[in-house]
Amino acid sequence: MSTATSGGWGTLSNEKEFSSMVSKLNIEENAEKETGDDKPDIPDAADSSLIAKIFRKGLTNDKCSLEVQRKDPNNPLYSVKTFEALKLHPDLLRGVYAMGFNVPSKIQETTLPILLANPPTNLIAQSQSGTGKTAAFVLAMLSRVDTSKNFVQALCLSPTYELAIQTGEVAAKMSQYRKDIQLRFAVRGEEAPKDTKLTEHIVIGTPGKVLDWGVKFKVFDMKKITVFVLDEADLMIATQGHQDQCHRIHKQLSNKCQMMFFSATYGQEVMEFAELIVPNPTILRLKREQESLENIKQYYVRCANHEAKYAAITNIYGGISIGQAIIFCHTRKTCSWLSAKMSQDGHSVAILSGDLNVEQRIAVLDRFRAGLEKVLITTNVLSRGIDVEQVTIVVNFDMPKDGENKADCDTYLHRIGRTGRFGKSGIAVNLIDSEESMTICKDIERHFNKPILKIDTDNPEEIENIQS
Ligand SMILES: Nc1ncnc2c1ncn2[C@@H]1O[C@H](COP(=O)(O)OP(=O)(O)OP(=O)(O)O)[C@@H](O)[C@H]1O
Repeated sequence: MSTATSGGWGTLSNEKEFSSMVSKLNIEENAEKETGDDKPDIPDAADSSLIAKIFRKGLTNDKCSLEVQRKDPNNPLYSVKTFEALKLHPDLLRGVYAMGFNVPSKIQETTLPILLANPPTNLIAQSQSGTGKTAAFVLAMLSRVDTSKNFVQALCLSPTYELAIQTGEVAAKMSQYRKDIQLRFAVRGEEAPKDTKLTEHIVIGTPGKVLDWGVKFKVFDMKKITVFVLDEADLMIATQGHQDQCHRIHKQLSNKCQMMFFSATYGQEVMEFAELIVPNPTILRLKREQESLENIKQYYVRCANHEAKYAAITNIYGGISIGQAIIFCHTRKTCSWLSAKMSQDGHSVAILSGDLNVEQRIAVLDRFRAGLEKVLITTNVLSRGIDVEQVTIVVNFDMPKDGENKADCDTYLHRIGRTGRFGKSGIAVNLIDSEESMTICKDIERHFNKPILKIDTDNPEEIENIQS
């Protein structure tokens, strides 16, 4: 595929170049997002999604079960176990294999036959990040366009510039043997052509720009779109104004257009949005098996203050052998303080917090995954879905709490779930320096119905016992 942009960056397919492009963009954004070092670090959902996508090297390794919520009785569902069974264009199939995809992922097994079937079926699909949704709808868009016609036939809406580019990257790789398919990005920095219609087959863009191009300047004919994709719907509705823009775009589409709607989560608001966008849909949900704390031993240590918490960490390090560790703090200020202390003591430490832009965060994570640093000190900005196999211990320097200072069990599970992955056993240590933290710890214990045992880290024998 060739990509057309006025700035030329749309043709990039190399991840490094892409990352540096992303970083330039994020510098001003992060300046606006500055929250102050002693406030809780609040992750930005779109940034987190982007980082998880770039950092991830393959499909998410979670067990899931597929639920079909509604299906058109005239259009029986079937699933495929191979890409060959989809009767793809041979050069698209080559592209799929060149990306290292040998067999369809769980969500692709069922979504792809639906997306490629004739007559076209509308689809709402929900599954967690990393399960193969993007690859599925990109393959559907690429398969559906007719390159003998030089006008826009497939339109994909993404919530942010960076996510649009990321989807374009997937399309570029997948269609590397179909140079006849052309893509155009409708994102900030791109200018609509003057007095001519777009000749590219696929447009991927953000709602504001697509609205300008398709509705205001009419550089492509919305009525000729045959495939409409709304991606990352949950992030879309979280962005002020996007939902309304999506509706306005959607209103212009022909009623013959195939609608595809994707989301990583399945809240009521997302589903209400979906039902308005997608008439008569088949709904697929890939239900994730509850993350479990089964192979993780959990402990807590009573500490008088920050210094004592630091001493507890030092004692644990002195007593057991640790592969890699992740330490979670509430604020950037604590992260910096702790990192300075640990570095002084000779530990190789990395920090990941909200003051870093997307590229810097990816660089930190890459180094950590490569084992260049043994300790990662972070706040809640560590994206969900980021797994580093060698992590054997997770420390909650500060307990996860919500805005009302109550236990945030969800965040606890995600933090602790960073260890004990891939069937290995893991250790979680909670450092408790106040009655409030103790209450949070007890509430978490009750919530998961799994013991969090007390240890005294001044006692070497107790430390030896925590070795799994
Ligand atoms: N069939 C497959 N076989 C192997 N790898 C795959 C397959 N499909 C997708 N992948 C890879 O798995 C990762 C996740 O896929 P993809 O980005 O499509 O998931 P997603 O569900 O769209 O995630 P997100 O919600 O973050 O966008 C990517 O690295 C992708 O290249």
